[in-house]
Amino acid sequence: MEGGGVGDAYGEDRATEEQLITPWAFSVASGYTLLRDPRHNKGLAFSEAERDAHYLRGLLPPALASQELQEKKLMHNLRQYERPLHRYIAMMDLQERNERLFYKLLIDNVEELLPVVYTPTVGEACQKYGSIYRRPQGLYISLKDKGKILEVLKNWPERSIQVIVVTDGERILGLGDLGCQGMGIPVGKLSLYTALGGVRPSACLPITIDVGTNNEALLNDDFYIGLRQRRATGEEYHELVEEFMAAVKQNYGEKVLTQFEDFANHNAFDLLEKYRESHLVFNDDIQGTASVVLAGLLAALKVVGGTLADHTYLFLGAGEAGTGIAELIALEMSKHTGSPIEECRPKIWLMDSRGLIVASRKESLQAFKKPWAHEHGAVETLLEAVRSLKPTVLIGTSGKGGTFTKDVVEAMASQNERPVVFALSNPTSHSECTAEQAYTWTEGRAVFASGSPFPAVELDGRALVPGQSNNAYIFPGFGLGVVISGAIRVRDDMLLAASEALAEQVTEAHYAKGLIFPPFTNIRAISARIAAKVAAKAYELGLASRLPRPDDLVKYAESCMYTPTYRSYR
Ligand SMILES: NC(=O)C1=CN([C@@H]2O[C@H](COP(=O)(O)OP(=O)(O)OC[C@H]3O[C@@H](n4cnc5c(N)ncnc54)[C@H](OP(=O)(O)O)[C@@H]3O)[C@@H](O)[C@H]2O)C=CC1
Ligand SMILES: CC(=O)C(=O)O
Ligand SMILES: [Mg+2]
Repeated sequence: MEGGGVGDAYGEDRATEEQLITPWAFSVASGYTLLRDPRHNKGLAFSEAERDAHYLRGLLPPALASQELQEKKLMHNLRQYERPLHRYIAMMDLQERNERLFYKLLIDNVEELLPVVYTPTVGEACQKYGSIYRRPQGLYISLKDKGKILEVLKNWPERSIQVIVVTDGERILGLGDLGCQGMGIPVGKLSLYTALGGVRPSACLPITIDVGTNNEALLNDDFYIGLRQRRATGEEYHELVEEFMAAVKQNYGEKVLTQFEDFANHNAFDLLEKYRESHLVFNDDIQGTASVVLAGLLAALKVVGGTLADHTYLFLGAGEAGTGIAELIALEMSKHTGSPIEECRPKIWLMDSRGLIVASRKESLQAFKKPWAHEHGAVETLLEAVRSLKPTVLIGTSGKGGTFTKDVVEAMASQNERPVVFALSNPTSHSECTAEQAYTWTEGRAVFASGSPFPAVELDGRALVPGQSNNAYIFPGFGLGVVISGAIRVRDDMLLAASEALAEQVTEAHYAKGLIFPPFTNIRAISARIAAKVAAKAYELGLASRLPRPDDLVKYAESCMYTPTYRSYR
């Protein structure tokens, strides 16, 4: 190959493919580098003085544009895309280009953009992650890194990490095993930690542990970004996770919160059990979901009447979400009635892919299902179960769309004046039923919430507004509470505190509209209140290490929250 570019001092252009070169980078963000540093870039909002001081003259067109104007332009541009995936890509590009503007958009337009950066669109993005991949986001730890995970963590540019969201990609939403492409989930969840919970972006670390995938389509996809092998299991899997957990503690200390996300249930429960006493860990699918659904139920009681213990619950889906929610309901019931938890569980029934979980199946059940194996004859279908058990609350956590059929919902409506129906599976295509179905099949009497958002439904001249029962209401505030108190362990009482804090935010005006969750528009104030209650519980339990305890925890939480307005540079 002949020559390189003019002034090719380091030989990057001149080098042949076989020659090694050094990837030089500048260490001070100034001029051209500043414009390409997403954390500091302000685009056309750099002032004249900043353009002088930071060698930006000529690198930008002359016009100045405020952050508000930039926001207006970007929202206008985003709305031009008809396909949600294109909006997602545009948002990811913005995050890579100008972080503060990305968060300003997300915070100011949360109801509009949540479905773009989160469920449902993030699901499609993960399925197509290889094809839409541009620049790496987050940290990838694969089987190839065994023995070197601490070094890999040290490659991450930030030191003071407060929250890690980690997945192994085996159960991405209701979409199954997406292997390494599950990275979209930790990235999305952490963007909500910042936008909804105010945790600094630089303190957030998304991680994907790649142990392979059993998804044949991905293994045969030229664009797949992960290890091209079937999943490691057993000792090989657990050794890698163990090394990861040890490295996290060694590198970041005791107070980094590790959130397990979208692991398959055959690992999720064991990992939570194994690390809950030695690390600051939280499983969002088991615990975060439980906390948000309990909040929704506490609020729903105001509409349907009675106490938690007066109701009968039936779950379709007995995995992480289903059994996690069931256990927290039973715990709250037990606290309120003073009865042992074992006596509260019989009010709650769960079904899995083989039918109702009953005592005669106990021997063959996975450990997390056993507490729910009550005495009852075998029941195969959901309709039969609804007719036989007469639940007042029906909760879908099956990951299977359309399973709340017309017959099932009508049976709920015939047995209850105000049937509570939660279709929690994500993304939208996997929801057990739609909001429209729930309302039409119950003549508008259902108290309905779903995991992914549905628009309001017009029925007989009434606007019925469905709630979004998604752990996104809980984990950002919960994590903030953990961070501001310096809690070193997560306890169930902290989850109950989060549920109560969220349920308290539902006002009479919300109830009047049929809402059992407050709108997301006000989520930062809600998160601050959740954080305050969670922190208060951590102090009460002696688990908080940030001392002395601030008197006003709500004010303190608010004061700790990241705001995305541009800063001025000297
Ligand atoms: N709204 C929210 O905030 C959240 C929603 N979710 C959603 O919940 C869903 C489930 O997640 P998770 O609990 O972690 O998954 P799991 O894989 O742990 O559990 C799924 C459960 O559903 C059962 N199931 C599957 N198909 C059927 C069927 N046709 N009829 C009855 N039961 C069935 C499975 O049965 P078996 O055990 O026999 O295999 C299993 O018990 C996902 O779609 C996820 O997106 C999860 C977390 C939070
Ligand atoms: C919301 C969520 O955590 C899930 O669907 O897995
Ligand atoms: Mg999840």
